[in-house]
Amino acid sequence: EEPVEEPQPDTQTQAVLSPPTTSPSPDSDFICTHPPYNVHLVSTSPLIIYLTNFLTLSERAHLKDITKDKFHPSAVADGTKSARRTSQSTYLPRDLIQHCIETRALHFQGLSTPRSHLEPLQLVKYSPGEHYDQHTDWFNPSTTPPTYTSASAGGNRLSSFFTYVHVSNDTTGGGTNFPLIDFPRDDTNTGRWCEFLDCDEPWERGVTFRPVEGNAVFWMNLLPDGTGDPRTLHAGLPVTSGDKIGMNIWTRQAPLSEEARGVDDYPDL
Ligand SMILES: O=C(O)CCC(=O)C(=O)O
Ligand SMILES: [Fe+2]
Repeated sequence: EEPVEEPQPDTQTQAVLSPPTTSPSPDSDFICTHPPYNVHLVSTSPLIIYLTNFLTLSERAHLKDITKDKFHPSAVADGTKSARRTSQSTYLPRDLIQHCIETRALHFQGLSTPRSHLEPLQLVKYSPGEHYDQHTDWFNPSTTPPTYTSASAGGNRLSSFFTYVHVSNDTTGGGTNFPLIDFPRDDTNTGRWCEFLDCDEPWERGVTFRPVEGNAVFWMNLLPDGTGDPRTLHAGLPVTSGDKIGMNIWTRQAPLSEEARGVDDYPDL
C-alpha cells in the first residue's frame, strides 16, 4: 500500500518540507555512475553555472515514472494555492537513483558538502499556461517564520539546481528567466550560447535559459555574509505548449533534521 500524501504547503519559498518515504531499490544491481556533464560559466557574481547532460536519459525516465500520479498543486508558504505559482509539485521518494543524483549535486559543490544539508528533491510540472512568477529561492527573513530558517532548521538556501527532467518535442515557452543577470559576453560571436539561452529575448530581460531536457542551471543564492542575493531573482516563464517537468535541488547552510529529510539508510558512497 502506498501511503497517500497530502498536498504539502510547499510554498513560494517552500519552507515546509515533506520528508521522502523510502521506496524499494529500482534495481538492486544499480551502481551509481555520473554522466560526463559539461560545465559552462554564465556569471561569476552571483555564481551561475549551466550544466549540460546533468541527468541521464534513464534517470529522467525513472524520475518521470515514479512521480507519474504524484503531483499536487504547488502551494505557497501559508498552504494556499497561489496565482504566483500555478504548477504541480511532488517530492521524490528516496531510492538509489535519487541518492545518486544527490551525490552528484553534493560533489559538484566541492566534495565535502554534507548530504544532510540537502532538502528533499522536488519535482515541478507545468502544463500550458502554467508558470512561476519572479521569486528568489532564498527565504526572506522578514516574511519567513524563523522556525524555518534558524540554524537548527537548516538555515537559508545556499544554492539551487534547477534541472530539466522532461521537455516534450512540442514544448514552447517555459524558460527560466533571471531578469537581473547580464547576458554572458561572447566576444568571439560564435553564437554558441543561443543553444541554451534564449537569444530572441530583448537584452533588458536579462538571461533566459531554454528548457533543455537533461540540462541544469546551478546558482548560489546567498552573499558572502549569508544574506540573500537579490540578483538571483528568477521566474519559470509560462509554458505555451507541451509540458515541462523540472527538479529543484536545494542545499541549505546547515543540516536539516531527519524529520525534514526523512530517514536515509543508504551508504554515502
Ligand atoms: O520553472 C522554472 O524554470 C523555475 C522554477 C523555480 O524557480 C522554482 O521551482 O523555484
Ligand atoms: Fe526558483
